[in-house]
Amino acid sequence: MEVDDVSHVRQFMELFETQKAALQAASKCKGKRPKDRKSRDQLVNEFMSQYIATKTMLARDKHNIHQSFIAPPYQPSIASLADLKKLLLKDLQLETHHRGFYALLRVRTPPMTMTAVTSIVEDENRDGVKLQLYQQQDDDYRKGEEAVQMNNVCIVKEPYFKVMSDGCYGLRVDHVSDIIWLSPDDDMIPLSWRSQITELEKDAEDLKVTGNGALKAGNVHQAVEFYTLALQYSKTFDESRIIKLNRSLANLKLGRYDHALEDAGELTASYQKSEKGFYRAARSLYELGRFQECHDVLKLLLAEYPHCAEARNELSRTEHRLREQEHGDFSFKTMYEAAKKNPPCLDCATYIGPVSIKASEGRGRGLFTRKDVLAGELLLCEKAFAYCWADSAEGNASSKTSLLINMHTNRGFVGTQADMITDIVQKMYRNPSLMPAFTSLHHGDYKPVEQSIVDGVPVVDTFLVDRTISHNVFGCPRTSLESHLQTPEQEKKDKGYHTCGLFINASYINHSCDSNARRSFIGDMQIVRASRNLPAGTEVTFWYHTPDHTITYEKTQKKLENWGFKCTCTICDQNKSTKKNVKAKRAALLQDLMGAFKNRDGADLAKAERLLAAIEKTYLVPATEVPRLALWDPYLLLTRLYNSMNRQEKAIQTGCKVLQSLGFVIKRQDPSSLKSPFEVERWGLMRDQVVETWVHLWTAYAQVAPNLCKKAEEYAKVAYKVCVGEDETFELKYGKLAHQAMFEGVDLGHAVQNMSL
Ligand SMILES: C[S@@+](CC[C@H](N)C(=O)[O-])C[C@H]1O[C@@H](n2cnc3c(N)ncnc32)[C@H](O)[C@@H]1O
Repeated sequence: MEVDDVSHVRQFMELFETQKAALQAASKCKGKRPKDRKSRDQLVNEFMSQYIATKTMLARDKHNIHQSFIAPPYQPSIASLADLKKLLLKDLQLETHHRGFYALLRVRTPPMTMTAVTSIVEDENRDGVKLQLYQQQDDDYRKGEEAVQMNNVCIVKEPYFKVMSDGCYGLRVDHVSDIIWLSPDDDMIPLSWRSQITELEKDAEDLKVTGNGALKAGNVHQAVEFYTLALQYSKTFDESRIIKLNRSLANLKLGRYDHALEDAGELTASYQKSEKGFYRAARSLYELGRFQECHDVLKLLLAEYPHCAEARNELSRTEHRLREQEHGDFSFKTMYEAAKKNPPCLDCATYIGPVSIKASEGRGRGLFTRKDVLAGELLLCEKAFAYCWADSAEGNASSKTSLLINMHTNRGFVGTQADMITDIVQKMYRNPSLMPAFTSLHHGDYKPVEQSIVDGVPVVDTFLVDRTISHNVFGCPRTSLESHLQTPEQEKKDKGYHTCGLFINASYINHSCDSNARRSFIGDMQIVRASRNLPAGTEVTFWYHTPDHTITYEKTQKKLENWGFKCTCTICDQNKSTKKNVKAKRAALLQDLMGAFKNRDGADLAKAERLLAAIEKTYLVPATEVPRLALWDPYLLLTRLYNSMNRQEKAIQTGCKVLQSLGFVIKRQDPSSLKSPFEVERWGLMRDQVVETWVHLWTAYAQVAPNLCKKAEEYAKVAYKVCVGEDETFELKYGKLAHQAMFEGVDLGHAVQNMSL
């Protein structure tokens, strides 16, 4: 939704065809055992020269947009290691997933990281092969390449042997759960590969101290390995307790909150008096978004240790989260402040308003109102499950923007989706408790495996993650206020957002061009508000792509093809059924209309109105049933002009026409008079310009019917809240301009178009 989809861009299609041809050529070798395999030493030598060249190239070429190819999907291994048989490299067959087997491999080179972490590995026969690992984490505490160190030993479950893009033969591992790194004392490691573990190393205290050193030095993952080893050799309850406490801290730092909680959580039962245990359990619960449990643990902690200042701070933070989660009580001002930093990730909870997930006929599941809701009401204010920031600052080396190409679905996106796949894979791998919420999301026709844990390890399917993202990802502006204030030129330039977010609850909202809700963003928070009054039981919809009257029915559907459905809303239905000659007539009238506005001696307003009346006649169905998308924009132009000419009555007339074209029904006490008190009986399509329209009405009424100002202002605020997410900043943005227009003669239309943050 509003991402930069380049699937139909020529360069992308060419790239795609080249890759497809390479895949087809490779598939011809399926099942063959290559006879021209290079020796291990030859592979190592070639790799090392490439390694040096690539390092130099990467240092020079930081700013290029990288390409990421999603290979044809295959399932992760769900076999227990005990049920797999060992396989030697010489037995590998090309383009084959060796189901029922595993390979035991030792690393022979340093790792090279591009989109995958690559190195040369050997088996016990001293045969070598290239190993490519995808979706490896790349964060502050452990680079993906850290595991791939010289002499480390791993098991690749059900290995996939293939011809790589450089023509070499190699093993490709897309699923993080398909690779198991063995600890140095693992019995599976052949004796000839095993470094001797000394008696000293078998001492729990020594291992713990070494773990502490690693933790202090920032080698957090290594610290976890030492603590885990220490626990194996620990003989006393108290010793294990300390080691677990330390491992809990290390896991917290690694973002492995489930594990951190498991170690620290035990402390709430068996080590009732452990301050650190309580604290680390609370921290883990906070990061997992389990704020009520976090609150309860902090209360227990403070009952035992009333002077713990850190716990008091945490408690106050958690109480804020609970107010957000339970009552939708958000401080938007604080959120804007936090959204100024990079990346704009906010410390906020998710609020689920009066909505719930239910079956939606013909559309899978959808989000429905649980009670009557008014336009502007908050339905969701949701923290992203995953959020990948694309720093658009010129030449920024940390920008994660790449071209993601899915060879199976024929789709290409520019943005941060490739990183989002890794982020989500890693998040679930580290925190299996978070898996069900994500794996329940819509993923088209992809058939995932049913097991989620094998040998105690979570099974994470990279291809399921990719398909789920492609159906549910949102392109995100830093804030919707920022994009609301864009000039029309900037708006035209922006094809789609490169920053993207995944929001579990908002993902259940189905599309309609004639939608009744709108989403907005403040950093990694998505705000969904009703844009119409919705009776209980109404399905909430928003548009995946903004409806556009200038494109054909076929093009509209093409824009939605990624989601695998055809939109059958009233706007699309009418677009489809309107006869070609009617469309041609409408287009010709619109062309004349543009001419009337661009008249050299100033706009010919009378002609413009005549033409607009003629265009209205080309619609056979009332705007209340099907919004008239070609009309609101020119009527808004007229409203701006009339207001700037101090022809307020005309501005009110045309302003109301803007709203009527969008499907609004405005009920007046005296239907024959535009100066009669009114109210919105039915809200129409909520385009951003609805806010400006109401502000025009507000300022125009100030001159001709001041008693109606308040109402127009109130509606402007509701529209603003729906479009931007909140109305705390309304006064600063529009309120000020409206006053300047009313009392200082400022041209409102001009001022609105030149507003900035
Ligand atoms: C973001 S998900 C929305 C939730 C989804 N319906 C579910 O069951 O989880 C997008 C998918 O919903 C379905 N969908 C959304 N809007 C639709 C519509 N107007 N008509 C039919 N299917 C729709 C499509 O299958 C689409 O790929």
